[in-house]
Amino acid sequence: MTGPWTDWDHVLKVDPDKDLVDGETFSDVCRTGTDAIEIGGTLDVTTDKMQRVVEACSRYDVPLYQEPSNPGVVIESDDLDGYLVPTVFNADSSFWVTGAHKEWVRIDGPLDWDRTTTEAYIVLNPDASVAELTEADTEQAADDVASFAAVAERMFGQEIVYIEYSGTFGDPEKVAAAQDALRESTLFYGGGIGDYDAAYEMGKHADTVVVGDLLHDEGVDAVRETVEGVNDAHAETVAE
Ligand SMILES: CC(C)=CCC/C(C)=C/CC/C(C)=C/CC/C(C)=C/COP(=O)(O)OP(=O)(O)O
Ligand SMILES: O=P(O)(O)OC[C@@H](O)CO
Ligand SMILES: [Mg+2]
Repeated sequence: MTGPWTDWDHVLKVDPDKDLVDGETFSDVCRTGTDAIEIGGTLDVTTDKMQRVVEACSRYDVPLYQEPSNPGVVIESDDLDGYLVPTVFNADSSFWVTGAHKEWVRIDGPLDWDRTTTEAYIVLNPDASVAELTEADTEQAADDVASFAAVAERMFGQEIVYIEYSGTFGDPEKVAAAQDALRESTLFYGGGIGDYDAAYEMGKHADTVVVGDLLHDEGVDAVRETVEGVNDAHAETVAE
């Protein structure tokens, strides 16, 4: 398990359907100190909107990944480092686990397999669009979350396990439980990271902290603080 994400402390998720803060540019976005940019959102994403963000970020050094919410928004671009494709482990329907993926391969395959990796999502905020869309069973105790994480890694070989609280700050105990259950997979945490302290707290448990709405709501300076928060947490964890 040697994907570049094993070195990522922080990921910035840009929603192509949302604006940047007034006066900020993608040049600013690419210079927040984040380790990678994921481009994706659940609602109202189109290939045109995707393309615009990829083009705007392509001149900078930061790795760029598309996170498609359905096969219809996937774009082919040499500017992308790859595709991080969700599979929702606690979705109600198998469509969001393997069905959409099967359709993608049937229609567009063979894929660019070397640049395509799945993220094993465990969706825990019932109010998020992603939970509503996938009808995720978000009532999961810490031991359920830990068990999903172990299943994702040991049975399904997932390199990335993603605890998703999109829109709200999650339960650090559940993130810690997932981390305890994992041996090698990279644990992503995303949801409600709004400042240094929140990033620091989740950085104590997750390998990679994902920041989304903050970019669109508060801007790049606020994002830069979250980069510092997770980096400090990780520096201390290594020293301990
Ligand atoms: C097979 C392909 C190419 C795609 C299917 C991939 C799957 C299973 C998607 C289902 C889960 C999903 C919609 C993921 C999108 C990424 C995500 C969670 C973005 C955050 O979304 P929200 O923050 O909930 O939505 P908005 O910000 O758009 O309201
Ligand atoms: O937008 P926020 O709440 O930061 O969540 C980030 C990410 O996990 C969404 O998929
Ligand atoms: Mg969102």
